[in-house]
Amino acid sequence: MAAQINPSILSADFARLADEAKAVEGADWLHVDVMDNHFVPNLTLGVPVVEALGKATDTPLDCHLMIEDPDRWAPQYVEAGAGSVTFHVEAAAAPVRLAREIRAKGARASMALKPATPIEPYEDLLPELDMLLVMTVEPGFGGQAFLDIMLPKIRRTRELIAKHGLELWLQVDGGVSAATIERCAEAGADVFVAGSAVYGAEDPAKAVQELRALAEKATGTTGLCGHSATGR
Ligand SMILES: O=C(CO)[C@@H](O)[C@H](O)COP(=O)(O)O
Ligand SMILES: [Co+2]
Repeated sequence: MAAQINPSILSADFARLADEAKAVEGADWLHVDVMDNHFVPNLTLGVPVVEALGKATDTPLDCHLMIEDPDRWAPQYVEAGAGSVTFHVEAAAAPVRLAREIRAKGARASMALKPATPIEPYEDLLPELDMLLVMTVEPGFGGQAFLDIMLPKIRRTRELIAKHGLELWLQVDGGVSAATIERCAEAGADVFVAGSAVYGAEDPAKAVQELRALAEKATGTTGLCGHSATGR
């Protein structure tokens, strides 16, 4: 499928969130980093802001929950209008039950792995998911350097997705820029979160197009992974 570029609102001006969301309306999804100051040492926004953002833009919301107890809170983000909800496996008490609940409520279910969390123990969970997020920085802050030691994990995850014949998107998040996106795409990622590389650019909408072009050039084609570019 075509590479998807999801600008992270974390790097936007929080005093002008609606305008910042509109500034990237050519993007595939708007990535919304929810942090609770417990799972990660940073605090951002919650359900009411997600609800307001959903009304401010036509771009679907990709909510990345860096919070404790996602089993309790994730369904509320679906109700608030998120089209995709990502929980961290390190924080979830019952990931399969949670993924099923997110799907049943009508959103795409996604699971994230911190850099030190391997994919192999979760191979059997993959059919329960619409997307797997491999973090390429330690979660908590935008603007960090890309961890290229995550590339083998991206490759391995893509292999497991292929082995099971799944239509699962593979997202990377953290330090994704014009300097790193091609390596991520070559390793098998097809959904790219970019915060500082988009909102730090003079023209954020143009930055989205440029990142997408680089990712697609790296894989040589659209439709490489043979799965749908639309929602579930
Ligand atoms: O989830 C996170 C950080 O924890 C990310 O979504 C960042 O917001 C990405 O920002 P950049 O690394 O692209 O600046
Ligand atoms: Co994120």
